[in-house]
Amino acid sequence: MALEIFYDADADLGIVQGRKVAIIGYGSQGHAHALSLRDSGVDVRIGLQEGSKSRSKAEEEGLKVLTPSEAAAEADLIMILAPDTKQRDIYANDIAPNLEQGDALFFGHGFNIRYGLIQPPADVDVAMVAPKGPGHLVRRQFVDGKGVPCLIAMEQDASGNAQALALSYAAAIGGARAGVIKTTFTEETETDLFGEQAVLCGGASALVQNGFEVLVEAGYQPEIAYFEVLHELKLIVDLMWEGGIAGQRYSISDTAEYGDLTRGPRVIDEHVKESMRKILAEVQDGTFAKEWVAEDEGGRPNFNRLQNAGNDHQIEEVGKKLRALMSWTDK
Ligand SMILES: NC(=O)C1=CN([C@@H]2O[C@H](COP(=O)(O)OP(=O)(O)OC[C@H]3O[C@@H](n4cnc5c(N)ncnc54)[C@H](OP(=O)(O)O)[C@@H]3O)[C@@H](O)[C@H]2O)C=CC1
Ligand SMILES: CC[C@](O)(C(C)=O)C(=O)O
Ligand SMILES: [Mg+2]
Ligand SMILES: [Mg+2]
Repeated sequence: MALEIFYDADADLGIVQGRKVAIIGYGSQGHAHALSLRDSGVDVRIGLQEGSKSRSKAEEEGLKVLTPSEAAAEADLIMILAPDTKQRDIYANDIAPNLEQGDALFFGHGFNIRYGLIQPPADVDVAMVAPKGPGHLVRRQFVDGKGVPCLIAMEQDASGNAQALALSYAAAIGGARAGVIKTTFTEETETDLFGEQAVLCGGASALVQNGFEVLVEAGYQPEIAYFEVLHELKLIVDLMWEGGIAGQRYSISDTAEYGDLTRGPRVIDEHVKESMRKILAEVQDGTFAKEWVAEDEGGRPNFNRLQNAGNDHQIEEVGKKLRALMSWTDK
Protein backbone atom coordinates (compact mmCIF):
# COMPACT_ATOMS: atom_id res chain seq x y z
CA MET A 1 0.00 0.00 0.00
CA ALA A 2 1.55 3.33 -1.07
CA LEU A 3 2.08 5.87 1.71
CA GLU A 4 -0.73 8.42 2.01
CA ILE A 5 -0.13 11.15 4.58
CA PHE A 6 -2.42 14.07 5.44
CA TYR A 7 -2.00 17.33 7.34
CA ASP A 8 -4.29 20.06 8.75
CA ALA A 9 -4.65 21.65 5.31
CA ASP A 10 -6.18 18.38 4.00
CA ALA A 11 -8.74 18.11 6.83
CA ASP A 12 -12.11 19.83 7.24
CA LEU A 13 -12.63 20.32 10.98
CA GLY A 14 -16.22 21.36 10.28
CA ILE A 15 -17.18 17.74 9.52
CA VAL A 16 -16.59 16.43 13.05
CA GLN A 17 -17.85 19.72 14.52
CA GLY A 18 -21.18 18.86 12.91
CA ARG A 19 -21.43 15.49 14.69
CA LYS A 20 -22.54 14.45 18.17
CA VAL A 21 -19.62 12.43 19.49
CA ALA A 22 -19.69 9.83 22.29
CA ILE A 23 -16.38 8.74 23.77
CA ILE A 24 -16.82 5.40 25.52
CA GLY A 25 -14.16 5.18 28.24
CA TYR A 26 -12.18 7.97 29.85
CA GLY A 27 -8.75 6.45 30.45
CA SER A 28 -5.41 7.12 28.77
CA GLN A 29 -6.79 7.62 25.24
CA GLY A 30 -10.38 8.54 26.19
CA HIS A 31 -9.49 11.61 28.23
CA ALA A 32 -7.09 12.84 25.52
CA HIS A 33 -9.61 12.47 22.69
CA ALA A 34 -12.51 13.92 24.69
CA LEU A 35 -10.71 17.00 25.97
CA SER A 36 -9.05 17.82 22.65
CA LEU A 37 -12.28 17.30 20.68
CA ARG A 38 -14.06 19.62 23.13
CA ASP A 39 -11.29 22.22 22.79
CA SER A 40 -11.67 21.93 18.99
CA GLY A 41 -15.34 22.89 19.23
CA VAL A 42 -16.85 19.39 19.00
CA ASP A 43 -20.02 18.37 20.88
CA VAL A 44 -18.74 15.57 23.16
CA ARG A 45 -20.28 13.34 25.80
CA ILE A 46 -18.60 10.51 27.73
CA GLY A 47 -20.02 7.00 28.20
CA LEU A 48 -18.97 5.31 31.45
CA GLN A 49 -20.46 2.49 33.47
CA GLU A 50 -22.16 3.33 36.81
CA GLY A 51 -19.51 3.34 39.55
CA SER A 52 -16.63 3.88 37.13
CA LYS A 53 -13.44 5.26 38.71
CA SER A 54 -13.12 7.59 35.73
CA ARG A 55 -16.47 9.35 36.22
CA SER A 56 -15.22 11.99 38.68
CA LYS A 57 -12.23 12.84 36.42
CA ALA A 58 -14.48 13.52 33.44
CA GLU A 59 -16.98 15.46 35.54
CA GLU A 60 -14.20 17.60 37.03
CA GLU A 61 -13.42 18.70 33.46
CA GLY A 62 -17.04 19.78 33.03
CA LEU A 63 -17.76 16.99 30.52
CA LYS A 64 -21.23 15.48 30.27
CA VAL A 65 -21.05 11.90 31.58
CA LEU A 66 -23.75 9.36 30.70
CA THR A 67 -23.93 5.57 30.73
CA PRO A 68 -22.42 3.96 27.60
CA SER A 69 -25.88 3.18 26.23
CA GLU A 70 -27.22 6.71 26.87
CA ALA A 71 -24.12 8.21 25.25
CA ALA A 72 -24.42 5.89 22.23
CA ALA A 73 -28.11 6.73 21.85
CA GLU A 74 -27.43 10.49 21.87
CA ALA A 75 -24.46 10.37 19.51
CA ASP A 76 -24.02 9.81 15.78
CA LEU A 77 -20.26 9.16 16.09
CA ILE A 78 -19.27 6.65 18.76
CA MET A 79 -15.58 6.22 19.56
CA ILE A 80 -14.82 3.13 21.68
CA LEU A 81 -11.87 3.80 23.99
CA ALA A 82 -12.57 1.20 26.67
CA PRO A 83 -10.10 -1.69 27.19
CA ASP A 84 -9.91 -4.00 24.15
CA THR A 85 -11.17 -6.98 26.18
CA LYS A 86 -14.32 -5.09 27.29
CA GLN A 87 -15.28 -3.72 23.88
CA ARG A 88 -17.16 -6.78 22.62
CA ASP A 89 -19.65 -6.70 25.54
CA ILE A 90 -19.97 -2.91 25.48
CA TYR A 91 -20.75 -3.09 21.78
CA ALA A 92 -23.32 -5.90 22.17
CA ASN A 93 -25.09 -4.45 25.23
CA ASP A 94 -24.82 -0.68 24.85
CA ILE A 95 -23.88 0.31 21.33
CA ALA A 96 -25.48 -2.10 18.86
CA PRO A 97 -29.03 -1.49 20.17
CA ASN A 98 -28.48 2.26 19.67
CA LEU A 99 -26.78 2.26 16.27
CA GLU A 100 -28.72 3.92 13.49
CA GLN A 101 -28.14 4.05 9.76
CA GLY A 102 -25.61 6.80 9.02
CA ASP A 103 -23.89 6.59 12.41
CA ALA A 104 -20.15 6.17 12.61
CA LEU A 105 -18.39 3.64 14.85
CA PHE A 106 -14.78 4.58 15.62
CA PHE A 107 -11.91 2.70 17.29
CA GLY A 108 -8.49 3.68 18.67
CA HIS A 109 -7.06 0.24 17.91
CA GLY A 110 -8.28 -2.41 15.47
CA PHE A 111 -8.24 -5.49 17.75
CA ASN A 112 -12.00 -6.16 17.96
CA ILE A 113 -12.67 -5.62 14.26
CA ARG A 114 -9.54 -7.46 13.07
CA TYR A 115 -10.37 -10.57 15.11
CA GLY A 116 -14.13 -10.46 14.37
CA LEU A 117 -15.21 -9.84 17.97
CA ILE A 118 -17.38 -6.93 16.81
CA GLN A 119 -19.32 -7.15 13.54
CA PRO A 120 -21.13 -3.87 12.90
CA PRO A 121 -24.08 -3.58 10.50
CA ALA A 122 -23.31 -2.56 6.91
CA ASP A 123 -25.11 0.81 7.07
CA VAL A 124 -22.67 2.51 9.49
CA ASP A 125 -19.19 3.87 8.84
CA VAL A 126 -16.47 1.94 10.68
CA ALA A 127 -13.17 3.73 11.03
CA MET A 128 -10.12 4.02 13.21
CA VAL A 129 -8.20 7.01 14.52
CA ALA A 130 -5.18 5.65 16.36
CA PRO A 131 -2.65 8.09 17.78
CA LYS A 132 0.83 6.57 17.69
CA GLY A 133 1.57 7.38 21.30
CA PRO A 134 0.23 7.09 24.84
CA GLY A 135 -2.89 9.13 25.60
CA HIS A 136 -1.26 11.47 28.09
CA LEU A 137 1.30 12.49 25.46
CA VAL A 138 -1.49 12.94 22.90
CA ARG A 139 -3.18 15.43 25.21
CA ARG A 140 0.05 17.19 26.26
CA GLN A 141 1.09 17.71 22.65
CA PHE A 142 -2.34 19.09 21.73
CA VAL A 143 -2.23 21.58 24.63
CA ASP A 144 1.27 22.65 23.52
CA GLY A 145 -0.07 23.38 20.02
CA LYS A 146 1.54 20.25 18.57
CA GLY A 147 0.28 16.74 17.90
CA VAL A 148 1.08 13.05 17.96
CA PRO A 149 0.97 11.42 14.50
CA CYS A 150 -2.17 9.35 13.97
CA LEU A 151 -3.19 6.43 11.81
CA ILE A 152 -6.60 6.37 10.15
CA ALA A 153 -8.29 3.34 8.61
CA MET A 154 -11.70 2.83 7.07
CA GLU A 155 -13.18 -0.66 7.44
CA GLN A 156 -16.65 0.31 6.17
CA ASP A 157 -17.52 3.39 4.17
CA ALA A 158 -21.33 3.33 4.23
CA SER A 159 -21.66 7.11 3.88
CA GLY A 160 -19.00 7.55 1.21
CA ASN A 161 -17.39 10.12 3.58
CA ALA A 162 -15.77 7.88 6.18
CA GLN A 163 -12.24 8.98 5.30
CA ALA A 164 -13.07 12.71 5.46
CA LEU A 165 -14.76 12.12 8.84
CA ALA A 166 -11.80 10.15 10.23
CA LEU A 167 -9.37 12.80 9.01
CA SER A 168 -11.50 15.57 10.53
CA TYR A 169 -11.55 13.72 13.87
CA ALA A 170 -7.78 13.14 13.73
CA ALA A 171 -7.25 16.86 13.08
CA ALA A 172 -9.47 17.74 16.05
CA ILE A 173 -7.20 15.81 18.44
CA GLY A 174 -4.05 17.39 16.97
CA GLY A 175 -2.93 14.45 14.82
CA ALA A 176 -2.92 16.35 11.53
CA ARG A 177 -0.49 18.92 12.95
CA ALA A 178 2.07 16.09 12.91
CA GLY A 179 0.75 13.89 10.08
CA VAL A 180 -2.05 11.37 9.61
CA ILE A 181 -1.15 8.16 7.79
CA LYS A 182 -3.70 5.95 6.08
CA THR A 183 -3.58 2.26 6.96
CA THR A 184 -5.96 -0.69 7.34
CA PHE A 185 -7.40 -2.28 10.48
CA THR A 186 -5.32 -5.38 9.74
CA GLU A 187 -2.03 -3.52 9.30
CA GLU A 188 -2.56 -1.33 12.39
CA THR A 189 -3.60 -4.22 14.63
CA GLU A 190 -0.88 -6.64 13.60
CA THR A 191 1.97 -4.11 13.66
CA ASP A 192 0.79 -2.54 16.94
CA LEU A 193 0.58 -5.92 18.70
CA PHE A 194 3.89 -7.07 17.27
CA GLY A 195 5.62 -3.79 18.17
CA GLU A 196 4.42 -3.75 21.78
CA GLN A 197 5.15 -7.46 22.33
CA ALA A 198 8.48 -7.93 20.59
CA VAL A 199 10.15 -4.53 20.90
CA LEU A 200 8.54 -1.64 22.77
CA CYS A 201 7.13 -3.28 25.89
CA GLY A 202 7.89 -7.02 25.97
CA GLY A 203 11.29 -6.88 24.28
CA ALA A 204 12.55 -3.77 26.05
CA SER A 205 11.36 -4.85 29.53
CA ALA A 206 12.92 -8.31 29.19
CA LEU A 207 16.16 -6.83 27.84
CA VAL A 208 16.45 -4.44 30.79
CA GLN A 209 15.56 -7.07 33.43
CA ASN A 210 18.02 -9.59 32.00
CA GLY A 211 20.81 -7.02 31.75
CA PHE A 212 20.17 -5.98 35.37
CA GLU A 213 20.19 -9.61 36.56
CA VAL A 214 23.45 -10.41 34.76
CA LEU A 215 25.23 -7.47 36.43
CA VAL A 216 23.79 -8.13 39.92
CA GLU A 217 24.46 -11.89 39.71
CA ALA A 218 28.06 -11.03 38.80
CA GLY A 219 28.38 -9.08 42.08
CA TYR A 220 27.96 -5.47 40.93
CA GLN A 221 25.91 -3.05 43.06
CA PRO A 222 22.20 -3.12 42.05
CA GLU A 223 22.13 0.71 42.06
CA ILE A 224 24.96 0.88 39.51
CA ALA A 225 23.26 -1.83 37.44
CA TYR A 226 19.99 0.16 37.50
CA PHE A 227 21.69 3.28 36.14
CA GLU A 228 23.48 1.37 33.41
CA VAL A 229 20.61 -0.68 32.01
CA LEU A 230 17.45 1.29 32.82
CA HIS A 231 18.08 4.94 33.65
CA GLU A 232 20.39 5.60 30.70
CA LEU A 233 18.08 3.78 28.31
CA LYS A 234 15.83 6.83 28.07
CA LEU A 235 18.77 9.03 27.14
CA ILE A 236 19.78 6.61 24.37
CA VAL A 237 16.20 6.17 23.12
CA ASP A 238 15.74 9.97 23.07
CA LEU A 239 18.76 10.18 20.76
CA MET A 240 17.31 7.45 18.51
CA TRP A 241 13.97 9.25 18.49
CA GLU A 242 15.63 12.50 17.43
CA GLY A 243 18.07 11.16 14.85
CA GLY A 244 17.51 7.46 14.28
CA ILE A 245 20.00 4.76 15.24
CA ALA A 246 22.68 6.55 13.21
CA GLY A 247 22.05 9.78 15.17
CA GLN A 248 22.37 7.90 18.43
CA ARG A 249 25.67 6.40 17.28
CA TYR A 250 26.94 9.88 16.38
CA SER A 251 26.50 11.03 20.00
CA ILE A 252 27.97 8.07 21.88
CA SER A 253 31.69 7.39 22.27
CA ASP A 254 33.39 5.33 19.59
CA THR A 255 34.13 2.71 22.25
CA ALA A 256 30.38 2.41 22.85
CA GLU A 257 29.72 2.41 19.12
CA TYR A 258 32.20 -0.41 18.49
CA GLY A 259 30.54 -2.42 21.30
CA ASP A 260 27.13 -1.63 19.83
CA LEU A 261 28.10 -2.73 16.33
CA THR A 262 29.90 -5.93 17.34
CA ARG A 263 28.01 -7.07 20.51
CA GLY A 264 24.45 -5.93 19.77
CA PRO A 265 23.92 -8.59 17.08
CA ARG A 266 25.28 -11.25 19.49
CA VAL A 267 22.55 -10.40 22.03
CA ILE A 268 19.71 -9.89 19.56
CA ASP A 269 20.77 -12.70 17.24
CA GLU A 270 19.08 -14.87 14.61
CA HIS A 271 17.52 -16.95 17.40
CA VAL A 272 15.78 -13.81 18.77
CA LYS A 273 14.70 -12.82 15.27
CA GLU A 274 13.20 -16.28 14.79
CA SER A 275 11.28 -15.84 18.08
CA MET A 276 10.05 -12.49 16.77
CA ARG A 277 8.78 -14.18 13.59
CA LYS A 278 6.88 -16.72 15.72
CA ILE A 279 5.33 -13.93 17.77
CA LEU A 280 4.26 -12.17 14.55
CA ALA A 281 2.75 -15.41 13.24
CA GLU A 282 0.72 -15.79 16.48
CA VAL A 283 -0.57 -12.24 16.01
CA GLN A 284 -1.44 -12.88 12.35
CA ASP A 285 -3.18 -16.22 12.83
CA GLY A 286 -5.20 -15.02 15.85
CA THR A 287 -3.48 -17.26 18.44
CA PHE A 288 -2.53 -14.30 20.62
CA ALA A 289 -5.99 -12.71 20.40
CA LYS A 290 -7.71 -16.00 21.32
CA GLU A 291 -5.34 -16.54 24.24
CA TRP A 292 -5.78 -12.98 25.57
CA VAL A 293 -9.57 -13.03 25.31
CA ALA A 294 -9.68 -16.41 27.15
CA GLU A 295 -7.22 -15.15 29.79
CA ASP A 296 -9.43 -12.11 30.44
CA GLU A 297 -12.62 -14.19 30.54
CA GLY A 298 -10.96 -16.57 33.01
CA GLY A 299 -10.19 -13.75 35.47
CA ARG A 300 -6.61 -13.10 34.25
CA PRO A 301 -4.75 -15.60 36.51
CA ASN A 302 -1.61 -15.64 34.36
CA PHE A 303 -1.68 -11.89 33.77
CA ASN A 304 -1.97 -11.20 37.52
CA ARG A 305 0.76 -13.69 38.46
CA LEU A 306 3.20 -12.27 35.91
CA GLN A 307 2.30 -8.68 36.77
CA ASN A 308 2.97 -9.39 40.48
CA ALA A 309 6.28 -11.09 39.68
CA GLY A 310 7.32 -8.05 37.62
CA ASN A 311 6.34 -5.66 40.42
CA ASP A 312 8.33 -7.73 42.93
CA HIS A 313 11.52 -7.78 40.81
CA GLN A 314 14.53 -6.26 42.57
CA ILE A 315 14.91 -3.63 39.85
CA GLU A 316 11.63 -2.01 40.96
CA GLU A 317 12.72 -1.66 44.58
CA VAL A 318 16.12 -0.24 43.56
CA GLY A 319 14.50 2.08 41.03
CA LYS A 320 12.00 3.46 43.54
CA LYS A 321 14.84 4.31 45.93
CA LEU A 322 17.00 5.93 43.24
CA ARG A 323 14.22 7.89 41.54
CA ALA A 324 13.34 9.45 44.92
CA LEU A 325 16.85 10.98 44.91
CA MET A 326 16.54 12.46 41.41
CA SER A 327 15.46 16.07 41.74
CA TRP A 328 14.60 16.31 38.03
CA THR A 329 12.04 13.51 37.93
CA ASP A 330 8.34 14.20 38.43
CA LYS A 331 7.50 12.65 41.83
N1 LIG B 1 -3.01 3.48 26.27
C1 LIG B 1 -2.72 4.06 25.10
O1 LIG B 1 -2.07 5.10 25.05
C2 LIG B 1 -3.20 3.49 23.79
C3 LIG B 1 -4.39 2.80 23.73
N2 LIG B 1 -4.93 2.48 22.51
C4 LIG B 1 -6.23 1.83 22.46
O2 LIG B 1 -7.20 2.70 23.04
C5 LIG B 1 -8.22 1.93 23.66
C6 LIG B 1 -8.36 2.35 25.11
O3 LIG B 1 -7.16 1.99 25.80
P1 LIG B 1 -6.64 2.82 27.07
O4 LIG B 1 -6.88 4.28 26.85
O5 LIG B 1 -5.27 2.31 27.35
O6 LIG B 1 -7.66 2.31 28.21
P2 LIG B 1 -7.59 2.61 29.77
O7 LIG B 1 -7.47 1.29 30.45
O8 LIG B 1 -6.60 3.67 30.08
O9 LIG B 1 -9.04 3.22 30.05
C7 LIG B 1 -10.19 2.51 29.80
C8 LIG B 1 -11.41 3.35 30.14
O10 LIG B 1 -12.57 2.59 29.81
C9 LIG B 1 -13.43 2.56 30.94
N3 LIG B 1 -14.23 1.37 30.94
C10 LIG B 1 -13.95 0.13 31.44
N4 LIG B 1 -15.01 -0.68 31.26
C11 LIG B 1 -15.97 0.07 30.66
C12 LIG B 1 -17.31 -0.18 30.28
N5 LIG B 1 -17.87 -1.38 30.46
N6 LIG B 1 -18.02 0.82 29.71
C13 LIG B 1 -17.47 2.04 29.52
N7 LIG B 1 -16.21 2.35 29.89
C14 LIG B 1 -15.49 1.37 30.45
C15 LIG B 1 -12.48 2.65 32.13
O11 LIG B 1 -13.19 3.08 33.27
P3 LIG B 1 -12.69 2.71 34.78
O12 LIG B 1 -11.83 3.88 35.21
O13 LIG B 1 -13.93 2.62 35.58
O14 LIG B 1 -11.94 1.42 34.69
C16 LIG B 1 -11.51 3.71 31.60
O15 LIG B 1 -12.05 4.99 31.73
C17 LIG B 1 -7.84 0.47 23.45
O16 LIG B 1 -8.46 0.04 22.28
C18 LIG B 1 -6.32 0.54 23.27
O17 LIG B 1 -5.78 -0.56 22.54
C19 LIG B 1 -4.33 2.82 21.34
C20 LIG B 1 -3.13 3.49 21.34
C21 LIG B 1 -2.44 3.79 22.57
C1 LIG C 1 3.09 0.62 22.93
C2 LIG C 1 1.82 0.31 23.64
C3 LIG C 1 0.55 0.75 22.89
O1 LIG C 1 0.45 0.04 21.67
C4 LIG C 1 0.67 2.24 22.61
C5 LIG C 1 0.79 3.22 23.72
O2 LIG C 1 0.72 2.60 21.46
C6 LIG C 1 -0.65 0.41 23.77
O3 LIG C 1 -1.44 -0.47 23.36
O4 LIG C 1 -0.79 0.98 24.87
MG1 LIG D 1 0.56 1.24 20.01
MG1 LIG E 1 -1.26 -1.26 21.50
